[in-house]
Amino acid sequence: MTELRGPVRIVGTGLIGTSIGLALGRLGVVVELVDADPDNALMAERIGAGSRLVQIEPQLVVVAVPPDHVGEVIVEQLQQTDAIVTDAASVKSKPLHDARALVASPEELSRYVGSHPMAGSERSGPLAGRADLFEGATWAITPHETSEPAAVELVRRLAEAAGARTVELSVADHDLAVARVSHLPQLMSSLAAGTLVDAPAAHLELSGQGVRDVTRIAAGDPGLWTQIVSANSPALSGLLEGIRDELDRLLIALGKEEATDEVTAVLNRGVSGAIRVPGKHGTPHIDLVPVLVTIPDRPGQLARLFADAAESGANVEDLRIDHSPGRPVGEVELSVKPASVDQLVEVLTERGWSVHR
Ligand SMILES: NC(=O)C1=CN([C@@H]2O[C@H](COP(=O)(O)OP(=O)(O)OC[C@H]3O[C@@H](n4cnc5c(N)ncnc54)[C@H](O)[C@@H]3O)[C@@H](O)[C@H]2O)C=CC1
Ligand SMILES: O=C(O)C(=O)Cc1ccc(O)cc1
Repeated sequence: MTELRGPVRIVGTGLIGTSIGLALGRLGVVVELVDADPDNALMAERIGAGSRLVQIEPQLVVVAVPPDHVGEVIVEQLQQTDAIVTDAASVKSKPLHDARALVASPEELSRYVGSHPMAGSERSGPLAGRADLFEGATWAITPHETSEPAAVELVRRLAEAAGARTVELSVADHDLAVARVSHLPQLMSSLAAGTLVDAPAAHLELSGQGVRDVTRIAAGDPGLWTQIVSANSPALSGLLEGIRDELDRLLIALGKEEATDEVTAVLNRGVSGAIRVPGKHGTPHIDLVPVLVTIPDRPGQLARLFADAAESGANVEDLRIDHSPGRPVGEVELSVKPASVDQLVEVLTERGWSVHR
């Protein structure tokens, strides 16, 4: 059995590297921090993700640098250490391709296995790091032809130590899958957010949760995303062509006097796709019911609301907080399973909360 003993060397102490360091630190695993930018390594050390100087040879190296540099860092680490090496890049073909070009024989990559934690954020750098970033997330492991089983096993241990659930798939399959579930959504979010650049302030003032949901990931680092999108361009081009065809059909329909059927068809397809997205823990999507509660914008109100919600026996599956512009109140949306709604609304109303369904 391959145990994760450490030390674990993390090369690239930005959002992902720092988050892995923080997660491993909680378990007492020794973490070494390396970054081309000394300020980032120092910052990651200061927030407790590991140490810049570890005298013991690493058992595992995690390469968490931007995709264009991953291949060269993997080979460097394989050559400098006897450790198992993995990476966290959002694409898997390019790092493997780049690494292969730098070694004399494929066997030199046997201690390497690619991986990809399917969690992150639109923020980057060590200060965005969080110990719980990967809790409940999926972590893809992508062995290649010469990856040794012990390497696959150790990377599985790493993902599990960070609280993630692992899925093993081929490099090519991984890139097709993330084109659909990550890279296309990123581009759609950027396109939607881009239309707001010239929007009048008076229009933006009407923004609600919908536009915030759709544009959140558009704030991601354009430098990183340019590398991701270019590295996965074949898979993405096919999906984008499909969207272009749908847009053309929609535009033609909107040009007609009565376009309702075509519009409804697009919206219905969206509903069917959205319900196929699994919940965070890999569980099937369940329909949750939002219950809206208006709360005074004062300390302690949220704690009181949660205590009352717990008393009703409802499990809050999701939570969203919105502030009403110009009013000293907040809107809290508690999402619960359909079976819990009536009881939750009754108990909260009884206790004086202003509740809307
Ligand atoms: N941002 C996200 O939400 C996710 C990103 N990833 C992947 O994780 C990797 C890291 O991404 P982030 O942490 O978001 O980026 P980041 O920009 O927060 O951090 C990258 C770090 O790598 C360092 N670096 C760059 N080149 C280096 C080199 N040659 N040697 C050593 N250090 C170097 C930078 O100084 C920086 O500290 C990328 O490959 C990305 O595709 C994976 C899952 C989620
Ligand atoms: O912010 C989010 O919700 C993300 O989905 C972040 C993310 C970005 C890049 C990845 O390769 C994986 C996850």
